[in-house]
Amino acid sequence: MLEHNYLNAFILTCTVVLPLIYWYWRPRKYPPGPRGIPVLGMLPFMGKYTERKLAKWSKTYGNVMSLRFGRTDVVFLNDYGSIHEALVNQGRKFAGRPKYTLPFITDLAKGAGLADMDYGKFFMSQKKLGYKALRGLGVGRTMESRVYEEESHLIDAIRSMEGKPFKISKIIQKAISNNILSVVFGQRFDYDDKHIEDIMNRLLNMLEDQATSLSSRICTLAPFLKDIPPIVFVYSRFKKRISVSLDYIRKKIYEHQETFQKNDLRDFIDAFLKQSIIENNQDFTIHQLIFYIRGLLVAGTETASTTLSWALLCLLHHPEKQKKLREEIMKVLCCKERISITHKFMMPYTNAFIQEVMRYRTLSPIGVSHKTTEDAELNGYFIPKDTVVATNLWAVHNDPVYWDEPEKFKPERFIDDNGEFIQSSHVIPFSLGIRQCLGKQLAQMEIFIFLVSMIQNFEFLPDPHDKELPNIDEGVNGLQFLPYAYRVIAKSL
Ligand code: HEM
Repeated sequence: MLEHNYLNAFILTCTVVLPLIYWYWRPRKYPPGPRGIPVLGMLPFMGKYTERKLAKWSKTYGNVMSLRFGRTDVVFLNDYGSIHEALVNQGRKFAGRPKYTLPFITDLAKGAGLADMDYGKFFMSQKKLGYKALRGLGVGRTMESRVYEEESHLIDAIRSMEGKPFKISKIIQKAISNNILSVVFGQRFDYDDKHIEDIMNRLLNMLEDQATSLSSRICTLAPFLKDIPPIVFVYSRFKKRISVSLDYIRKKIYEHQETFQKNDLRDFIDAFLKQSIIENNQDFTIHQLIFYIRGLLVAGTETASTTLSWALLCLLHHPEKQKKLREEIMKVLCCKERISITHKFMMPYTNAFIQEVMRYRTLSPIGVSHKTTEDAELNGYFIPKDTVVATNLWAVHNDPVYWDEPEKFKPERFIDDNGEFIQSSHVIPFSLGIRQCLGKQLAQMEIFIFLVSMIQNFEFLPDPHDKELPNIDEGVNGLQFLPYAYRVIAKSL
């Protein structure tokens, strides 16, 4: 009888007590947080707007908190202070990338590319290469010249729609993608080129298709779900779609190899090929180049074009701000002068408007996950090596400590008493530190040039056939926060 009791106690300990201890155990001084339910952890409780839930929970657990998903603990940073301390002051310790940053892509890329690559010497040299190519250093043309050329095509395409309601986000997307296509392949494409449209759609599908985007986001937190229905079906559909685009990139690389001249670099591909000769490093593979390009095309297209779509939706919701923006632009450009980046310093309201759009509609609400490269201490908590760390950029942009009525769209908050623009260090849509956005300068330039030129040339009105504008507080929230589709009428000025 006694033996029987011991056996029962042993079985109970093995099947219930030990798993529960394992489930609830954390290292000493580990950031606090709710544990959720066994196996899934907090996954079922995240909701559509994860960032808003996190900001709410941080009031109970603190700005540095942890949540468990499956077998993975994720540390979330929910305020500017902790994000700055981690990504800037202790930059190297927080500069890693977890294996499953964007799980569907990670499986195919196997650590290649840039955004997915873990921190190290090769990552640093690849990022430097990207910065140089984007600035136009040694690759034929400067970035500015490519953006100016595209601006006139964008205006012509919008003018051709005159009078008819249309989805402006599609045209903006083509203009923005041409900037990065031009850097990478050395050429722009006509807006009605169906082949490149298909190639880009297949790449962007991950962000735009709600099922793919949501499934991938879930797998970032719980990678094991990738092999389980229904996510496994979404994943195989994704793989099929993207392979066509990856083959196209491969073909472009082969064409470049055939015509490559090391003293006449035309674009990013040439810059990569030359660097591979200089460094003579076996990490410079075609596979690395394909996934680097894939990342540039995706990150370089959807981000800036979505920001411009939010900007126009804000203007439709606030016609008085559209008027004010145009008044400033017309004053500086005297109606006919062509916009250039040097005008930026003469347009305080335009700068304030753009900064407020980026704060108000945070494009990447919980950023891209990082990983600690060694044991770290943050705000008195211990964070072991290889911990996944996510930054709640939305919480920074909505923190009442910095913002009066953060839920309201008020560009005026960035204008001082002398009418000058206030550049805020607390608006951080591009993140901070070693892993901050590679395309920050390019994005800021194209958003400024395209927005000013559109407002100079057109008055934007809502489509009169639509009952109402999409609710600006809501949107598609996956890997990025996108506005719901809307149409405009562009009246030539
Ligand atoms: C409004 C426009 C944009 C926003 C808000 C934005 C935002 C971000 C954010 C939040 C990250 C993650 C940073 C981190 O890990 O902490 C990132 C990374 C990155 N972005 Fe952007 N981005 C924009 C435009 C662009 C453009 C135009 C490019 C094209 C070149 C680009 C290329 C990249 C790349 C390659 C990375 C990975 C950097 C790394 O892992 O070190 N982005 N971006």
